[in-house]
Amino acid sequence: MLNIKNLNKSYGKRQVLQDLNLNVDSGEIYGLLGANGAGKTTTINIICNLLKADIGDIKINNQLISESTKKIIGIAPQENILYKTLTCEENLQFFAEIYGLNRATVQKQIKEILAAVNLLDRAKNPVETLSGGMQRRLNIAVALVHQPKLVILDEPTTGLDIEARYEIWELIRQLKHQGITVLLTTHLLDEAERLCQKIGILKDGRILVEGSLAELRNLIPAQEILTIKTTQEKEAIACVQKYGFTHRYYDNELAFWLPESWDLKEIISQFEGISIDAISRQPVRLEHIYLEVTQKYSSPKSF
Ligand SMILES: Nc1ncnc2c1ncn2[C@@H]1O[C@H](COP(=O)(O)OP(=O)(O)OP(=O)(O)O)[C@@H](O)[C@H]1O
Repeated sequence: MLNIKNLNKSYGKRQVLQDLNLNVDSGEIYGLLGANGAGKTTTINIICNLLKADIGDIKINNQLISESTKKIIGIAPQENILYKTLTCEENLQFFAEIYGLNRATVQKQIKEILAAVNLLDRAKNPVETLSGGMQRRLNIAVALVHQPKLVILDEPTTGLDIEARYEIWELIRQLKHQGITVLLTTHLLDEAERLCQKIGILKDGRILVEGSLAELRNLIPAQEILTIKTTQEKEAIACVQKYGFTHRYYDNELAFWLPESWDLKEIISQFEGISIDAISRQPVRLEHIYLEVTQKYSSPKSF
């Protein structure tokens, strides 16, 4: 559906995209992850033909991007693009007209879109009277008004509470259900984990890895992550050295990659003589993969 090849972009002397390759298949939700300044918005602006790349090819449905591919794409930018004094319905009418859609014919469609984003009962309310979560949903509705095949959502849930986030996640799942392809940028790793069939991790303008969650999990050869709290970290590391467990610090806590599922008793027995305050195990999460790929985990301490 969307194929990006060797995309390069500089602002003056600063190169912000470097040979970026990215492939989104039709009907999937693709999560583009990256820290602030990684190049997500720049990539989106180039896909939407709002910004020119220096080098590189972008194809949507095998068509090079141009003014005409804009019709296939709907974008919900990071900052809401809504007119606060206009009602929900008026906002959608306004954007429909920008896309050259006829006001009379679009009326029924606007109702359907408002129903899809759960704002039908707010159709006549000015945007300024809606909650932050409702405004975000309307911002997504704007992206849907011309019935695009690819919807780009730039950090759709940033700053929202968990309930508002759940509503947007459900809406994104509905889009997929309708056969719409979604490209989503997010800082929230659990959001990507829950929603996305494919994930690309962007750092300094390059895609470091791309694949399904299962494929990315293979990057960490562990069944589980074992976290322990102890004042005897050095000794704890030495205890399991014979098994070759890799150790890491996640959020300042000592953790080990367990290559296979171990019985808890068996694990505890390995740390005999060590005073352990707490021990927990969890599956390998996107968080661990992200930190590994971007090399952002705290370095193993040297004692
Ligand atoms: N118009 C511009 N002129 C100069 N530099 C820019 C411009 N727009 C973006 N940049 C720089 O390009 C880099 C990538 O920015 P971009 O906004 O694409 O990142 P991002 O991944 O979307 O970040 P965020 O998550 O903070 O939105 C940053 O270093 C940014 O400062």
